Amino acid sequence: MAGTKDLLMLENFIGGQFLPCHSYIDSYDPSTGEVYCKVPNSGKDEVEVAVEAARGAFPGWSSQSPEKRAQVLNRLADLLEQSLEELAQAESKDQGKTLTLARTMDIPRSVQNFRFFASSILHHTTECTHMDHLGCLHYTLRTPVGIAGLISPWNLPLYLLTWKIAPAIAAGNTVIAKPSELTSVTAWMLCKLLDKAGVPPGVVNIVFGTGPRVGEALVSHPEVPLISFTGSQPTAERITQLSAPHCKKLSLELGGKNPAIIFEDANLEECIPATVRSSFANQGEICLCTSRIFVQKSIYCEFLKRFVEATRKWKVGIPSDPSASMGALISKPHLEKVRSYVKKARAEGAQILCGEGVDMLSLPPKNQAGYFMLPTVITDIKDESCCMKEEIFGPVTCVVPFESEEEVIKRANSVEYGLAATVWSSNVGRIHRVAKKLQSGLIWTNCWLIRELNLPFGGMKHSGIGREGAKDSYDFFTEIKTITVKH
Ligand SMILES: NC(=O)C1=CN([C@@H]2O[C@H](COP(=O)(O)OP(=O)(O)OC[C@H]3O[C@@H](n4cnc5c(N)ncnc54)[C@H](O)[C@@H]3O)[C@@H](O)[C@H]2O)C=CC1
Ligand SMILES: N/C(=C\C=C\C(=O)O)C(=O)O
Repeated sequence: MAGTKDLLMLENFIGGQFLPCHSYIDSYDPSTGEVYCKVPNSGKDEVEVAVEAARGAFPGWSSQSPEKRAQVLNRLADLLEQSLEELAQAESKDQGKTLTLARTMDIPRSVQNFRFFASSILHHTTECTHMDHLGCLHYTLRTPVGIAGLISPWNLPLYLLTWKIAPAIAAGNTVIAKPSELTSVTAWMLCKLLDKAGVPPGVVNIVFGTGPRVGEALVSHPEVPLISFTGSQPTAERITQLSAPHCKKLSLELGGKNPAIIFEDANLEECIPATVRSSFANQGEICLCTSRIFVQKSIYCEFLKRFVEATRKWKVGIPSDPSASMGALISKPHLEKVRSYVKKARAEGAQILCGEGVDMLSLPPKNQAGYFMLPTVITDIKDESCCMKEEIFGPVTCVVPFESEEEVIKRANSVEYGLAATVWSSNVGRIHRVAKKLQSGLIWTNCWLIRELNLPFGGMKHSGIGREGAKDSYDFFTEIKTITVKH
């Protein structure tokens, strides 16, 4: 292929084999804006081959014991852990995030995902009741669904792909996964470890390509009864439309417009660094990131001053820079989308206290075409502004004052999303009271992103349908039956 001599060429992984594709998509290094990889531009034909492989592998894999499947998942976790550095380097180059974050969050969590579900699959229980007067015993039984369709996004590529693959295969399903075309490399690297881990051919199949082309072929395939999706609401709507005629099980993990609520009795020494991190981690490209900060009026000025100071220390740098807190955004279109929100805020008369259009960003010459943006803090903005209502999914956060608990709960709940929130106060009664009233699926109090994988993860309202976690993912990736035995 012309001009591809130095490029990383990915291939689909189907039936335990790497298969070339008829055409390819350019994939960019976000820190330089240069094409460095070619991703298969798969379509219906590739999905058909993957379905055949997944169908063929299902009887053998689903009949393995949970213990046997757990052994395979643990071996895969070990192999991933042994390749941590290589995977971290690849993830950072592919997604634009700092190498430090890939090393300390993305890849370790990918390892944990396999170990966690290898353990949890051994501990599920079912239900049983007795009708002695009728001589009947009733019990429930869970069995794997079949071929699971998994579609994952570009912000936490391996972390979220494995968060779906692990529970799906632990429960005995076979899978066809489609990572984002923007970040396909670590999924491709995962495929290289499957055989050595003892994953039989056809159990895990990965088809690369765009959403509309290969994603829709997967979503609308009649032999794929289940779709687990993480990404944007518009795409979730499309997936819902396409899957409806087939009555498929859907898990939709979507976006957020997550509030941080900071009361006057908050510990600002802890709250400020944590809220800088929750606003700008991974370039603000995490569905759980804070993008609305409500500060009680009595401490608003002090908070704002210290928060802007701390934000200016959140260093934007090339991803390999160990001192960088933030790398490049995922793509040029996404960078322009995020920048457009700051422009709209400025046009509405809001104040941009730091970042985009205020401070200077200096980068080495070879990175000046990269998709970099400074962490940006907006104030004097109305709740009705698009910056306070819509998911920006970038390093932009808005800070506004509030007076009362009742007021801030109403304002925090006044958006379409309901995914995550943080509440900062030293009054434990208030913490519980506010958490109960917030329309969010996840509420962290006096902390952020401490993850308990055993408990439900997900949001309400336009943040999605369904939950993920030990029991929630098991329930999603299995069908339940109630069996009655008359004796
Ligand atoms: N909540 C979250 O975790 C994420 C939210 N987003 C939001 O979505 C916006 C757009 O980002 P995208 O990467 O375009 O998200 P997206 O939702 O379009 O992509 C997510 C995944 O869905 C696939 N996909 C896209 N269209 C599809 C279709 N018609 N059928 C089947 N699969 C399809 C993509 O190829 C990718 O694998 C972002 O600016 C951000 O606001 C993006 C990524 C993650
Ligand atoms: N779904 C997302 C993050 C999940 C984090 C976790 O499970 O710990 C996202 O950013 O889209």
